[in-house]
Amino acid sequence: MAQKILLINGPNLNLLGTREPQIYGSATLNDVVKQAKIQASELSIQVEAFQSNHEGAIVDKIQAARGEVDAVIINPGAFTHTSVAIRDALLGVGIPFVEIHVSNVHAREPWRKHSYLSDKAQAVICGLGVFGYTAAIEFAAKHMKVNVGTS
Ligand SMILES: O=C(O)[C@@H]1C=C(O)[C@@H](O)[C@H](O)C1
Repeated sequence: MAQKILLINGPNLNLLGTREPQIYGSATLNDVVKQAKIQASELSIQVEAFQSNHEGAIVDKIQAARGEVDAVIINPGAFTHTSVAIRDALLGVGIPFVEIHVSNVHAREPWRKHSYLSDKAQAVICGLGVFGYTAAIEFAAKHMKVNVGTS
């Protein structure tokens, strides 16, 4: 049976493509999700995509994923820098996760350098643009107990 990855995008990532393109590029969130699903399907992995501008909705989604997915790939958006609740939810359900940022957060405002998730992430990807999502799925498939190619 195809293994499953939950792809979570946080606040304002629904604006990808039109939001500060000099920082985030021109690809839309739909482009990202479409590419992720194609890539994952070639690895016999299912991707469920979720986006919310609301912290509690992201927490609820993470909690509901317990026992349902093998890995989480999360771009928490601004909640990266603020959310103990999302950290606690990820630790609470015990699902391994990859943290991703489209931009290089370490080359931006100082307060973007801190993440409430990074020390618990299997990997942190930032600054690769939307290719970071491709890298995250490849990493998850190879290193996060997602059984690739099994039926
Ligand atoms: O680069 C990104 O994908 C992250 C996206 C956001 O919305 C910002 O609040 C983060 O600071 C960076």
